Amino acid sequence: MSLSLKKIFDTIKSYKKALIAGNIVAILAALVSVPTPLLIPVLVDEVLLKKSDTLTHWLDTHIMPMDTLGYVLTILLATVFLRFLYTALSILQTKIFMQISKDVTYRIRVQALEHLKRISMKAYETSHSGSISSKLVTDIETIDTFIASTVSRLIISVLSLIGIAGVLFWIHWGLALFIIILNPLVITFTTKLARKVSKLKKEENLAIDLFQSALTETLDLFGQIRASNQEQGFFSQLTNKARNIRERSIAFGWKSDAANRISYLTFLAGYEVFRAASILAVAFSDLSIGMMLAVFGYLWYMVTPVQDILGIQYALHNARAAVARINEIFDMPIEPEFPHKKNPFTDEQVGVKLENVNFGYSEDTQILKDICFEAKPSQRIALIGASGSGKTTLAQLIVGFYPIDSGRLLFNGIDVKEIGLDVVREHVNLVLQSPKLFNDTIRFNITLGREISEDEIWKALEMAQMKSVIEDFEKGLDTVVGRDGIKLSGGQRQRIAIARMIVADPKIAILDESTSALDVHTEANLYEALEPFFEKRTTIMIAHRLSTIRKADYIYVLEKGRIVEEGTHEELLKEEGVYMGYIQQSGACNGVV
Ligand SMILES: Nc1ncnc2c1ncn2[C@@H]1O[C@H](COP(=O)(O)OP(=O)(O)OP(=O)(O)O)[C@@H](O)[C@H]1O
Repeated sequence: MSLSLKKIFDTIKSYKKALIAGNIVAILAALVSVPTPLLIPVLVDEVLLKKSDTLTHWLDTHIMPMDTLGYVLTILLATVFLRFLYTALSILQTKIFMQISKDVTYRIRVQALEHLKRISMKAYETSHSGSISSKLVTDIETIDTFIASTVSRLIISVLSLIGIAGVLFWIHWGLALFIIILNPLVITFTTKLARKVSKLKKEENLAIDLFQSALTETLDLFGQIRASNQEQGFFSQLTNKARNIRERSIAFGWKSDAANRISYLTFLAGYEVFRAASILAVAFSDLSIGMMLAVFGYLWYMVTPVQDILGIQYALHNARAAVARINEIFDMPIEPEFPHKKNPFTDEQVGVKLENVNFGYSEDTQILKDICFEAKPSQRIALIGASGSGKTTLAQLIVGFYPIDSGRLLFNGIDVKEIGLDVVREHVNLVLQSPKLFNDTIRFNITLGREISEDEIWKALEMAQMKSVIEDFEKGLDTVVGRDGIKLSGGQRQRIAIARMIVADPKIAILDESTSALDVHTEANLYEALEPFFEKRTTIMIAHRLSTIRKADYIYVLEKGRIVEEGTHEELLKEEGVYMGYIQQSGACNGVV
Protein backbone atom coordinates (compact mmCIF):
# COMPACT_ATOMS: atom_id res chain seq x y z
CA MET A 1 0.00 0.00 0.00
CA SER A 2 1.04 3.59 -0.28
CA LEU A 3 -0.21 6.76 1.28
CA SER A 4 -1.75 9.65 -0.65
CA LEU A 5 -3.64 12.78 0.25
CA LYS A 6 -6.70 11.23 -1.44
CA LYS A 7 -6.47 8.21 0.86
CA ILE A 8 -6.15 10.50 3.85
CA PHE A 9 -9.30 12.34 2.80
CA ASP A 10 -11.12 9.07 2.17
CA THR A 11 -10.28 8.06 5.73
CA ILE A 12 -11.48 11.41 7.03
CA LYS A 13 -14.76 10.87 5.16
CA SER A 14 -15.33 7.66 7.07
CA TYR A 15 -15.91 9.65 10.28
CA LYS A 16 -19.43 10.50 9.06
CA LYS A 17 -21.11 11.31 12.38
CA ALA A 18 -18.30 13.50 13.67
CA LEU A 19 -18.05 15.25 10.30
CA ILE A 20 -21.78 16.00 10.23
CA ALA A 21 -21.71 17.27 13.83
CA GLY A 22 -18.58 19.34 13.12
CA ASN A 23 -20.07 20.82 9.97
CA ILE A 24 -23.33 21.76 11.70
CA VAL A 25 -21.34 23.53 14.40
CA ALA A 26 -19.22 25.21 11.68
CA ILE A 27 -22.33 26.44 9.85
CA LEU A 28 -23.80 27.77 13.11
CA ALA A 29 -20.51 29.50 13.88
CA ALA A 30 -20.47 31.11 10.42
CA LEU A 31 -24.13 32.20 10.79
CA VAL A 32 -23.36 33.78 14.15
CA SER A 33 -20.19 35.49 13.00
CA VAL A 34 -21.26 36.99 9.68
CA PRO A 35 -23.85 39.59 10.90
CA THR A 36 -21.73 40.69 13.89
CA PRO A 37 -19.58 43.41 12.19
CA LEU A 38 -22.77 44.94 10.71
CA LEU A 39 -24.53 45.79 13.96
CA ILE A 40 -22.52 48.69 15.41
CA PRO A 41 -21.96 50.46 12.02
CA VAL A 42 -25.74 50.37 11.40
CA LEU A 43 -26.10 52.49 14.52
CA VAL A 44 -23.86 55.15 12.94
CA ASP A 45 -26.41 55.65 10.15
CA GLU A 46 -29.45 55.30 12.37
CA VAL A 47 -28.44 56.93 15.68
CA LEU A 48 -25.79 59.48 14.60
CA LEU A 49 -26.69 60.39 11.01
CA LYS A 50 -30.45 59.66 11.35
CA LYS A 51 -30.48 58.30 7.77
CA SER A 52 -32.76 55.33 8.42
CA ASP A 53 -34.42 53.58 11.34
CA THR A 54 -34.75 49.91 10.40
CA LEU A 55 -32.83 48.48 13.37
CA THR A 56 -33.88 51.06 15.95
CA HIS A 57 -37.52 50.65 14.90
CA TRP A 58 -37.23 46.88 15.24
CA LEU A 59 -35.74 47.27 18.71
CA ASP A 60 -38.53 49.69 19.77
CA THR A 61 -41.26 47.34 18.63
CA HIS A 62 -39.79 43.91 19.45
CA ILE A 63 -37.81 44.56 22.65
CA MET A 64 -39.00 47.85 24.20
CA PRO A 65 -38.92 51.53 23.35
CA MET A 66 -35.51 52.97 24.16
CA ASP A 67 -33.29 56.04 23.71
CA THR A 68 -29.84 56.41 22.07
CA LEU A 69 -27.99 54.97 25.09
CA GLY A 70 -30.39 52.03 25.13
CA TYR A 71 -29.83 51.34 21.40
CA VAL A 72 -26.05 51.47 21.75
CA LEU A 73 -25.97 49.33 24.91
CA THR A 74 -28.38 46.73 23.51
CA ILE A 75 -26.47 46.41 20.23
CA LEU A 76 -23.15 46.34 22.10
CA LEU A 77 -24.45 43.52 24.31
CA ALA A 78 -25.75 41.64 21.27
CA THR A 79 -22.40 42.06 19.47
CA VAL A 80 -20.36 40.90 22.45
CA PHE A 81 -22.76 37.96 23.01
CA LEU A 82 -22.49 36.92 19.33
CA ARG A 83 -18.70 37.07 19.52
CA PHE A 84 -18.72 34.90 22.64
CA LEU A 85 -21.09 32.45 20.98
CA TYR A 86 -18.84 32.31 17.92
CA THR A 87 -15.80 31.57 20.07
CA ALA A 88 -17.64 28.81 21.96
CA LEU A 89 -18.82 27.22 18.71
CA SER A 90 -15.31 27.46 17.23
CA ILE A 91 -13.83 25.71 20.27
CA LEU A 92 -16.45 22.99 20.02
CA GLN A 93 -15.82 22.37 16.35
CA THR A 94 -12.04 22.37 16.85
CA LYS A 95 -12.54 19.71 19.52
CA ILE A 96 -14.66 17.57 17.18
CA PHE A 97 -12.25 17.91 14.26
CA MET A 98 -9.18 17.48 16.45
CA GLN A 99 -10.44 14.04 17.44
CA ILE A 100 -10.74 13.14 13.75
CA SER A 101 -7.31 14.45 12.81
CA LYS A 102 -5.52 12.78 15.73
CA ASP A 103 -7.27 9.51 14.98
CA VAL A 104 -6.31 9.67 11.30
CA THR A 105 -2.64 10.29 12.10
CA TYR A 106 -2.76 7.52 14.69
CA ARG A 107 -4.04 5.19 11.97
CA ILE A 108 -1.24 6.23 9.59
CA ARG A 109 1.31 5.52 12.34
CA VAL A 110 -0.24 2.13 13.01
CA GLN A 111 -0.28 1.28 9.28
CA ALA A 112 3.39 2.25 9.00
CA LEU A 113 4.21 0.14 12.06
CA GLU A 114 2.22 -2.78 10.61
CA HIS A 115 4.22 -2.47 7.41
CA LEU A 116 7.50 -2.27 9.31
CA LYS A 117 6.53 -5.40 11.20
CA ARG A 118 6.40 -7.29 7.92
CA ILE A 119 9.37 -5.82 6.04
CA SER A 120 11.85 -8.26 4.64
CA MET A 121 15.15 -8.71 6.44
CA LYS A 122 16.94 -7.50 3.31
CA ALA A 123 14.98 -4.23 3.45
CA TYR A 124 15.62 -3.91 7.18
CA GLU A 125 19.37 -4.43 6.76
CA THR A 126 19.69 -1.52 4.36
CA SER A 127 17.44 0.87 6.29
CA HIS A 128 18.43 3.40 8.94
CA SER A 129 16.47 3.32 12.19
CA GLY A 130 16.89 7.06 12.69
CA SER A 131 15.49 7.85 9.28
CA ILE A 132 12.48 5.62 9.89
CA SER A 133 11.84 7.15 13.27
CA SER A 134 12.06 10.67 11.86
CA LYS A 135 9.40 9.72 9.30
CA LEU A 136 7.18 8.26 11.97
CA VAL A 137 7.54 11.37 14.13
CA THR A 138 8.32 14.52 12.13
CA ASP A 139 6.56 13.69 8.87
CA ILE A 140 3.44 12.31 10.49
CA GLU A 141 3.40 15.44 12.65
CA THR A 142 3.41 17.54 9.45
CA ILE A 143 0.43 15.58 8.15
CA ASP A 144 -1.28 16.04 11.47
CA THR A 145 -0.89 19.83 11.21
CA PHE A 146 -2.28 19.70 7.70
CA ILE A 147 -5.33 17.63 8.64
CA ALA A 148 -6.00 19.71 11.74
CA SER A 149 -5.80 22.94 9.73
CA THR A 150 -7.82 21.77 6.76
CA VAL A 151 -10.50 19.75 8.42
CA SER A 152 -11.18 22.16 11.22
CA ARG A 153 -10.47 25.51 9.53
CA LEU A 154 -11.34 25.04 5.88
CA ILE A 155 -15.10 24.69 6.20
CA ILE A 156 -15.60 27.50 8.66
CA SER A 157 -13.26 29.77 6.69
CA VAL A 158 -14.98 29.11 3.37
CA LEU A 159 -18.45 29.49 4.90
CA SER A 160 -17.45 32.74 6.61
CA LEU A 161 -16.01 34.12 3.35
CA ILE A 162 -19.17 33.17 1.44
CA GLY A 163 -21.31 34.83 4.15
CA ILE A 164 -19.14 37.96 4.15
CA ALA A 165 -19.28 38.10 0.34
CA GLY A 166 -23.11 37.89 0.53
CA VAL A 167 -23.32 40.75 3.02
CA LEU A 168 -20.84 42.86 0.99
CA PHE A 169 -23.00 42.38 -2.12
CA TRP A 170 -26.02 43.44 -0.14
CA ILE A 171 -24.21 46.55 1.10
CA HIS A 172 -22.75 47.65 -2.28
CA TRP A 173 -22.51 45.26 -5.20
CA GLY A 174 -19.91 47.27 -7.13
CA LEU A 175 -17.56 47.42 -4.19
CA ALA A 176 -18.17 43.74 -3.38
CA LEU A 177 -17.38 42.76 -6.99
CA PHE A 178 -14.16 44.75 -6.83
CA ILE A 179 -13.11 43.01 -3.61
CA ILE A 180 -14.11 39.55 -4.84
CA ILE A 181 -12.24 39.89 -8.14
CA LEU A 182 -9.05 41.18 -6.52
CA ASN A 183 -8.94 38.55 -3.77
CA PRO A 184 -8.11 35.54 -6.04
CA LEU A 185 -5.07 37.49 -7.29
CA VAL A 186 -3.83 37.69 -3.71
CA ILE A 187 -4.42 33.96 -3.25
CA THR A 188 -2.66 32.99 -6.53
CA PHE A 189 0.36 35.07 -5.64
CA THR A 190 0.63 33.54 -2.19
CA THR A 191 0.16 29.97 -3.51
CA LYS A 192 3.28 30.41 -5.63
CA LEU A 193 5.18 31.62 -2.61
CA ALA A 194 3.96 28.62 -0.62
CA ARG A 195 5.30 26.18 -3.22
CA LYS A 196 8.75 27.70 -2.99
CA VAL A 197 8.69 27.48 0.80
CA SER A 198 7.56 23.83 0.75
CA LYS A 199 10.76 22.87 -1.09
CA LEU A 200 12.75 24.40 1.75
CA LYS A 201 10.68 22.45 4.27
CA LYS A 202 11.52 19.27 2.39
CA GLU A 203 15.23 20.07 2.62
CA GLU A 204 14.94 20.84 6.32
CA ASN A 205 13.18 17.50 6.99
CA LEU A 206 15.82 15.66 4.97
CA ALA A 207 18.57 17.27 7.05
CA ILE A 208 16.79 16.24 10.27
CA ASP A 209 16.42 12.74 8.86
CA LEU A 210 20.16 12.45 8.09
CA PHE A 211 21.09 13.77 11.51
CA GLN A 212 18.71 11.38 13.26
CA SER A 213 20.05 8.37 11.30
CA ALA A 214 23.66 9.20 12.13
CA LEU A 215 22.83 9.95 15.76
CA THR A 216 20.98 6.65 16.27
CA GLU A 217 23.82 4.70 14.71
CA THR A 218 26.46 6.53 16.74
CA LEU A 219 24.59 5.94 19.99
CA ASP A 220 23.94 2.29 19.13
CA LEU A 221 27.64 1.70 18.49
CA PHE A 222 28.92 4.10 21.12
CA GLY A 223 30.88 1.41 23.00
CA GLN A 224 32.65 0.37 19.81
CA ILE A 225 33.38 3.98 18.88
CA ARG A 226 34.85 4.66 22.30
CA ALA A 227 36.90 1.46 22.22
CA SER A 228 38.39 2.58 18.89
CA ASN A 229 38.89 6.10 20.28
CA GLN A 230 36.92 7.53 17.36
CA GLU A 231 34.50 9.81 19.25
CA GLN A 232 36.11 12.85 17.68
CA GLY A 233 35.45 11.68 14.11
CA PHE A 234 31.93 10.42 14.71
CA PHE A 235 30.83 13.41 16.76
CA SER A 236 32.31 15.91 14.35
CA GLN A 237 30.28 14.21 11.61
CA LEU A 238 27.21 14.66 13.80
CA THR A 239 28.13 18.29 14.34
CA ASN A 240 28.35 18.75 10.56
CA LYS A 241 24.92 17.25 10.19
CA ALA A 242 23.59 19.46 13.00
CA ARG A 243 25.12 22.42 11.15
CA ASN A 244 23.30 21.33 8.03
CA ILE A 245 20.03 21.33 9.98
CA ARG A 246 20.89 24.82 11.20
CA GLU A 247 21.45 26.06 7.62
CA ARG A 248 18.28 24.42 6.31
CA SER A 249 16.21 25.54 9.26
CA ILE A 250 17.45 29.11 8.94
CA ALA A 251 16.61 29.06 5.22
CA PHE A 252 13.19 27.57 5.85
CA GLY A 253 12.54 29.60 9.01
CA TRP A 254 13.18 33.09 7.68
CA LYS A 255 12.00 32.48 4.15
CA SER A 256 8.74 30.92 5.27
CA ASP A 257 8.29 33.77 7.73
CA ALA A 258 9.07 36.24 4.92
CA ALA A 259 6.61 34.47 2.63
CA ASN A 260 3.99 34.64 5.37
CA ARG A 261 4.63 38.32 5.92
CA ILE A 262 4.62 39.08 2.19
CA SER A 263 1.31 37.25 1.87
CA TYR A 264 -0.01 39.27 4.77
CA LEU A 265 1.41 42.47 3.30
CA THR A 266 -0.31 41.71 0.02
CA PHE A 267 -3.49 41.23 1.93
CA LEU A 268 -3.00 44.50 3.85
CA ALA A 269 -2.26 46.39 0.66
CA GLY A 270 -5.49 45.02 -0.75
CA TYR A 271 -7.22 46.02 2.47
CA GLU A 272 -6.05 49.64 2.11
CA VAL A 273 -7.09 49.68 -1.56
CA PHE A 274 -10.53 48.42 -0.58
CA ARG A 275 -10.82 51.03 2.17
CA ALA A 276 -9.92 53.76 -0.29
CA ALA A 277 -12.47 52.33 -2.75
CA SER A 278 -15.09 52.38 0.03
CA ILE A 279 -14.47 56.07 0.66
CA LEU A 280 -14.84 56.72 -3.07
CA ALA A 281 -18.07 54.73 -3.01
CA VAL A 282 -19.40 57.05 -0.26
CA ALA A 283 -18.27 60.12 -2.19
CA PHE A 284 -19.55 59.10 -5.60
CA SER A 285 -22.43 56.67 -4.96
CA ASP A 286 -25.09 55.91 -2.41
CA LEU A 287 -22.94 54.07 0.17
CA SER A 288 -23.65 55.48 3.64
CA ILE A 289 -20.89 56.24 6.16
CA GLY A 290 -22.24 53.57 8.54
CA MET A 291 -22.12 50.97 5.75
CA MET A 292 -18.61 52.13 4.83
CA LEU A 293 -17.56 51.41 8.43
CA ALA A 294 -19.29 48.02 8.12
CA VAL A 295 -17.21 47.30 4.98
CA PHE A 296 -14.06 48.26 6.95
CA GLY A 297 -15.18 45.86 9.66
CA TYR A 298 -15.79 43.04 7.15
CA LEU A 299 -12.44 43.58 5.49
CA TRP A 300 -10.83 43.10 8.86
CA TYR A 301 -13.09 40.19 9.59
CA MET A 302 -11.91 38.52 6.40
CA VAL A 303 -8.31 38.41 7.66
CA THR A 304 -8.70 35.25 9.74
CA PRO A 305 -10.49 33.07 7.15
CA VAL A 306 -8.23 34.32 4.35
CA GLN A 307 -5.12 33.63 6.45
CA ASP A 308 -6.49 30.24 7.39
CA ILE A 309 -7.01 29.38 3.74
CA LEU A 310 -3.51 30.60 2.91
CA GLY A 311 -2.15 28.58 5.84
CA ILE A 312 -3.87 25.51 4.44
CA GLN A 313 -1.89 25.95 1.24
CA TYR A 314 1.40 25.88 3.18
CA ALA A 315 0.22 22.90 5.15
CA LEU A 316 -0.86 21.18 1.93
CA HIS A 317 2.52 21.61 0.28
CA ASN A 318 4.32 20.42 3.40
CA ALA A 319 1.94 17.47 3.70
CA ARG A 320 2.66 16.43 0.09
CA ALA A 321 6.37 16.33 0.88
CA ALA A 322 5.70 14.41 4.11
CA VAL A 323 3.47 11.88 2.33
CA ALA A 324 6.25 11.23 -0.20
CA ARG A 325 8.72 10.59 2.60
CA ILE A 326 6.33 8.36 4.58
CA ASN A 327 5.80 6.37 1.39
CA GLU A 328 9.49 5.44 1.55
CA ILE A 329 8.42 3.27 4.50
CA PHE A 330 5.48 1.77 2.62
CA ASP A 331 7.75 1.12 -0.38
CA MET A 332 10.07 -1.08 1.69
CA PRO A 333 9.56 -4.64 0.43
CA ILE A 334 7.79 -6.98 2.81
CA GLU A 335 8.57 -10.64 3.35
CA PRO A 336 6.42 -13.11 1.39
CA GLU A 337 3.11 -13.91 3.03
CA PHE A 338 2.50 -17.62 2.78
CA PRO A 339 -0.96 -18.92 3.63
CA HIS A 340 -1.40 -20.93 6.82
CA LYS A 341 -2.65 -24.05 5.05
CA LYS A 342 -0.94 -26.77 7.06
CA ASN A 343 0.85 -26.87 10.38
CA PRO A 344 3.42 -29.64 10.80
CA PHE A 345 4.34 -28.22 14.20
CA THR A 346 1.31 -29.87 15.78
CA ASP A 347 3.26 -33.16 15.40
CA GLU A 348 5.21 -34.34 18.43
CA GLN A 349 8.56 -34.14 16.64
CA VAL A 350 9.41 -32.08 13.58
CA GLY A 351 12.23 -32.51 11.11
CA VAL A 352 13.50 -30.08 8.49
CA LYS A 353 14.72 -30.65 4.97
CA LEU A 354 16.28 -28.36 2.38
CA GLU A 355 16.04 -29.63 -1.20
CA ASN A 356 18.42 -28.11 -3.77
CA VAL A 357 18.29 -24.73 -2.06
CA ASN A 358 20.00 -21.71 -3.56
CA PHE A 359 20.22 -18.36 -1.85
CA GLY A 360 21.97 -15.01 -2.12
CA TYR A 361 21.54 -11.80 -0.14
CA SER A 362 21.56 -9.92 -3.42
CA GLU A 363 20.89 -10.99 -6.98
CA ASP A 364 24.53 -10.92 -8.04
CA THR A 365 26.01 -13.02 -5.22
CA GLN A 366 25.05 -16.56 -4.46
CA ILE A 367 25.90 -17.61 -0.90
CA LEU A 368 24.30 -21.08 -0.70
CA LYS A 369 24.48 -23.38 -3.70
CA ASP A 370 22.32 -26.42 -4.30
CA ILE A 371 22.02 -27.30 -0.62
CA CYS A 372 20.50 -30.67 0.27
CA PHE A 373 20.27 -30.91 4.03
CA GLU A 374 18.10 -32.88 6.39
CA ALA A 375 17.53 -33.01 10.13
CA LYS A 376 15.11 -35.84 10.81
CA PRO A 377 12.69 -35.50 13.75
CA SER A 378 14.58 -35.58 17.08
CA GLN A 379 17.94 -35.94 15.30
CA ARG A 380 20.96 -33.94 16.45
CA ILE A 381 22.82 -32.45 13.52
CA ALA A 382 26.15 -30.67 13.49
CA LEU A 383 26.92 -28.15 10.79
CA ILE A 384 30.54 -27.23 10.42
CA GLY A 385 32.63 -25.22 8.02
CA ALA A 386 35.14 -22.42 7.76
CA SER A 387 34.23 -18.84 8.60
CA GLY A 388 32.11 -17.31 5.84
CA SER A 389 31.13 -20.69 4.37
CA GLY A 390 27.43 -19.91 4.91
CA LYS A 391 26.51 -21.74 8.13
CA THR A 392 24.63 -18.83 9.75
CA THR A 393 22.94 -18.10 6.45
CA LEU A 394 21.68 -21.67 6.25
CA ALA A 395 20.42 -21.48 9.84
CA GLN A 396 18.64 -18.22 9.09
CA LEU A 397 16.91 -19.77 6.07
CA ILE A 398 15.58 -22.58 8.27
CA VAL A 399 14.18 -20.04 10.74
CA GLY A 400 12.51 -18.21 7.86
CA PHE A 401 14.51 -14.98 8.18
CA TYR A 402 14.96 -14.85 4.43
CA PRO A 403 12.88 -16.57 1.75
CA ILE A 404 14.95 -19.00 -0.36
CA ASP A 405 15.62 -18.14 -4.00
CA SER A 406 15.04 -21.64 -5.36
CA GLY A 407 14.62 -25.17 -4.08
CA ARG A 408 12.35 -26.25 -1.25
CA LEU A 409 12.28 -25.86 2.52
CA LEU A 410 10.17 -28.57 4.15
CA PHE A 411 9.07 -29.26 7.70
CA ASN A 412 7.91 -32.85 8.15
CA GLY A 413 7.55 -32.97 4.37
CA ILE A 414 5.38 -29.84 4.16
CA ASP A 415 6.62 -26.91 2.10
CA VAL A 416 7.13 -23.66 4.05
CA LYS A 417 4.90 -22.02 1.43
CA GLU A 418 1.98 -23.89 2.96
CA ILE A 419 2.98 -23.19 6.55
CA GLY A 420 3.87 -19.47 6.72
CA LEU A 421 7.14 -17.93 7.88
CA ASP A 422 5.59 -16.64 11.12
CA VAL A 423 4.45 -20.15 12.11
CA VAL A 424 7.95 -21.45 11.36
CA ARG A 425 9.54 -18.77 13.56
CA GLU A 426 7.12 -19.63 16.36
CA HIS A 427 8.46 -23.18 16.47
CA VAL A 428 12.03 -22.97 15.22
CA ASN A 429 14.42 -21.10 17.49
CA LEU A 430 17.83 -19.83 16.55
CA VAL A 431 20.36 -18.80 19.21
CA LEU A 432 23.07 -16.60 17.77
CA GLN A 433 26.69 -16.34 18.79
CA SER A 434 26.23 -12.68 19.79
CA PRO A 435 22.66 -12.54 21.00
CA LYS A 436 20.93 -9.18 21.16
CA LEU A 437 19.55 -8.14 24.52
CA PHE A 438 17.04 -5.42 25.33
CA ASN A 439 17.95 -2.71 27.81
CA ASP A 440 15.38 -4.22 30.15
CA THR A 441 15.20 -6.73 32.98
CA ILE A 442 16.62 -10.25 32.80
CA ARG A 443 13.04 -11.49 33.13
CA PHE A 444 11.97 -9.56 30.01
CA ASN A 445 15.03 -10.67 28.08
CA ILE A 446 14.09 -14.27 28.74
CA THR A 447 10.32 -14.10 28.24
CA LEU A 448 10.27 -11.31 25.61
CA GLY A 449 6.91 -10.31 27.06
CA ARG A 450 5.34 -13.78 26.99
CA GLU A 451 3.45 -15.03 30.07
CA ILE A 452 5.94 -17.44 31.59
CA SER A 453 5.91 -18.50 35.25
CA GLU A 454 8.72 -17.56 37.63
CA ASP A 455 9.31 -21.26 38.21
CA GLU A 456 9.86 -21.97 34.50
CA ILE A 457 12.25 -19.04 34.18
CA TRP A 458 14.39 -20.30 37.08
CA LYS A 459 14.38 -23.82 35.65
CA ALA A 460 15.58 -22.47 32.32
CA LEU A 461 18.26 -20.43 34.06
CA GLU A 462 19.41 -23.48 35.95
CA MET A 463 19.77 -25.46 32.71
CA ALA A 464 21.57 -22.52 31.13
CA GLN A 465 24.03 -22.42 34.05
CA MET A 466 22.89 -18.91 34.95
CA LYS A 467 20.87 -19.54 38.09
CA SER A 468 23.62 -18.83 40.59
CA VAL A 469 24.74 -15.74 38.64
CA ILE A 470 21.26 -14.22 38.73
CA GLU A 471 20.76 -15.21 42.37
CA ASP A 472 23.82 -13.16 43.20
CA PHE A 473 22.32 -10.06 41.59
CA GLU A 474 20.65 -7.83 44.18
CA LYS A 475 17.53 -7.44 42.07
CA GLY A 476 17.55 -10.99 40.72
CA LEU A 477 15.34 -11.37 37.65
CA ASP A 478 14.51 -7.67 37.82
CA THR A 479 18.10 -6.62 37.17
CA VAL A 480 18.25 -4.32 34.15
CA VAL A 481 20.97 -5.51 31.78
CA GLY A 482 21.88 -2.14 30.23
CA ARG A 483 22.13 -1.21 26.56
CA ASP A 484 22.60 -4.39 24.54
CA GLY A 485 23.21 -6.31 27.78
CA ILE A 486 26.42 -4.38 28.50
CA LYS A 487 26.25 -5.24 32.23
CA LEU A 488 26.61 -8.93 31.45
CA SER A 489 29.67 -10.76 30.17
CA GLY A 490 29.67 -12.26 26.66
CA GLY A 491 29.20 -15.76 28.07
CA GLN A 492 26.39 -14.60 30.39
CA ARG A 493 24.60 -13.00 27.46
CA GLN A 494 24.89 -16.26 25.55
CA ARG A 495 23.44 -18.17 28.50
CA ILE A 496 20.52 -15.71 28.79
CA ALA A 497 19.83 -16.40 25.10
CA ILE A 498 19.89 -20.14 25.78
CA ALA A 499 17.42 -19.66 28.66
CA ARG A 500 15.27 -17.66 26.23
CA MET A 501 15.32 -20.61 23.85
CA ILE A 502 14.45 -23.08 26.63
CA VAL A 503 11.33 -21.18 27.72
CA ALA A 504 10.28 -20.76 24.06
CA ASP A 505 10.13 -24.59 23.90
CA PRO A 506 10.72 -24.86 20.11
CA LYS A 507 10.26 -27.99 18.00
CA ILE A 508 13.58 -27.31 16.29
CA ALA A 509 16.45 -25.66 18.14
CA ILE A 510 19.40 -24.20 16.25
CA LEU A 511 22.50 -23.15 18.17
CA ASP A 512 24.87 -21.04 16.12
CA GLU A 513 28.12 -21.16 18.08
CA SER A 514 25.92 -20.16 20.99
CA THR A 515 28.34 -21.24 23.67
CA SER A 516 31.55 -19.99 22.07
CA ALA A 517 32.24 -17.53 24.90
CA LEU A 518 31.94 -20.14 27.66
CA ASP A 519 34.85 -21.85 29.30
CA VAL A 520 35.15 -25.56 28.57
CA HIS A 521 33.95 -26.55 32.03
CA THR A 522 30.78 -24.40 32.00
CA GLU A 523 30.07 -25.44 28.42
CA ALA A 524 30.29 -29.13 29.36
CA ASN A 525 27.93 -28.58 32.32
CA LEU A 526 25.55 -26.67 30.10
CA TYR A 527 25.35 -29.39 27.45
CA GLU A 528 24.86 -32.02 30.11
CA ALA A 529 22.02 -30.05 31.67
CA LEU A 530 20.50 -29.47 28.22
CA GLU A 531 20.46 -33.21 27.38
CA PRO A 532 16.79 -33.72 28.34
CA PHE A 533 15.90 -30.58 26.36
CA PHE A 534 17.71 -31.80 23.22
CA GLU A 535 16.23 -35.29 23.49
CA LYS A 536 12.73 -33.91 23.04
CA ARG A 537 13.40 -32.02 19.81
CA THR A 538 15.37 -31.74 16.62
CA THR A 539 18.63 -29.87 17.15
CA ILE A 540 21.04 -28.29 14.72
CA MET A 541 24.38 -27.16 16.12
CA ILE A 542 26.81 -24.95 14.37
CA ALA A 543 29.96 -25.63 16.31
CA HIS A 544 33.72 -25.63 16.21
CA ARG A 545 34.42 -27.74 19.29
CA LEU A 546 34.93 -31.41 18.68
CA SER A 547 33.19 -32.30 21.97
CA THR A 548 29.96 -30.80 20.60
CA ILE A 549 30.36 -32.11 17.04
CA ARG A 550 31.00 -35.66 18.23
CA LYS A 551 27.65 -35.89 19.98
CA ALA A 552 25.79 -35.27 16.72
CA ASP A 553 23.90 -38.08 14.99
CA TYR A 554 24.86 -36.69 11.59
CA ILE A 555 27.30 -34.06 10.37
CA TYR A 556 27.29 -31.72 7.37
CA VAL A 557 30.43 -29.95 6.20
CA LEU A 558 29.91 -26.70 4.36
CA GLU A 559 32.54 -25.11 2.15
CA LYS A 560 32.05 -21.93 0.12
CA GLY A 561 28.28 -22.32 0.23
CA ARG A 562 28.21 -26.01 -0.77
CA ILE A 563 27.81 -29.15 1.29
CA VAL A 564 31.00 -31.00 0.54
CA GLU A 565 30.75 -33.89 3.00
CA GLU A 566 28.12 -35.51 5.17
CA GLY A 567 27.83 -38.55 7.43
CA THR A 568 28.40 -39.67 11.01
CA HIS A 569 31.60 -38.79 12.83
CA GLU A 570 33.02 -42.25 12.20
CA GLU A 571 32.01 -42.29 8.52
CA LEU A 572 33.56 -38.90 7.92
CA LEU A 573 36.75 -39.82 9.71
CA LYS A 574 37.05 -42.85 7.46
CA GLU A 575 36.72 -40.65 4.39
CA GLU A 576 39.81 -38.73 5.51
CA GLY A 577 38.56 -35.68 3.64
CA VAL A 578 37.71 -32.09 4.54
CA TYR A 579 36.11 -33.14 7.85
CA MET A 580 39.24 -34.85 9.04
CA GLY A 581 41.35 -31.80 8.30
CA TYR A 582 38.77 -29.52 9.82
CA ILE A 583 38.48 -31.25 13.17
CA GLN A 584 42.19 -31.69 13.46
CA GLN A 585 42.47 -27.96 13.05
CA SER A 586 39.60 -26.98 15.34
CA GLY A 587 40.47 -29.65 17.89
CA ALA A 588 43.99 -28.34 18.03
CA CYS A 589 42.71 -24.80 18.43
CA ASN A 590 40.45 -25.73 21.32
CA GLY A 591 42.67 -28.35 22.80
CA VAL A 592 39.81 -30.82 23.19
CA VAL A 593 40.45 -33.56 20.60
N1 LIG B 1 22.99 -9.93 5.94
C1 LIG B 1 23.89 -10.17 4.99
N2 LIG B 1 23.88 -9.44 3.85
C2 LIG B 1 24.79 -9.68 2.88
N3 LIG B 1 25.74 -10.62 2.94
C3 LIG B 1 25.80 -11.38 4.05
C4 LIG B 1 24.88 -11.18 5.14
N4 LIG B 1 25.18 -12.07 6.11
C5 LIG B 1 26.23 -12.80 5.65
N5 LIG B 1 26.59 -12.38 4.43
C6 LIG B 1 27.67 -12.97 3.60
O1 LIG B 1 27.35 -14.35 3.43
C7 LIG B 1 28.50 -15.14 3.53
C8 LIG B 1 28.27 -16.27 4.53
O2 LIG B 1 28.12 -15.71 5.80
P1 LIG B 1 27.68 -16.56 7.06
O3 LIG B 1 27.51 -15.63 8.20
O4 LIG B 1 26.51 -17.38 6.68
O5 LIG B 1 28.94 -17.49 7.26
P2 LIG B 1 29.33 -18.42 8.48
O6 LIG B 1 29.74 -19.70 7.87
O7 LIG B 1 28.21 -18.47 9.47
O8 LIG B 1 30.56 -17.65 9.07
P3 LIG B 1 31.09 -17.55 10.60
O9 LIG B 1 31.56 -18.92 10.98
O10 LIG B 1 32.20 -16.58 10.50
O11 LIG B 1 29.93 -17.07 11.44
C9 LIG B 1 29.64 -14.22 3.89
O12 LIG B 1 30.39 -14.01 2.72
C10 LIG B 1 28.99 -12.93 4.32
O13 LIG B 1 29.73 -11.84 3.88
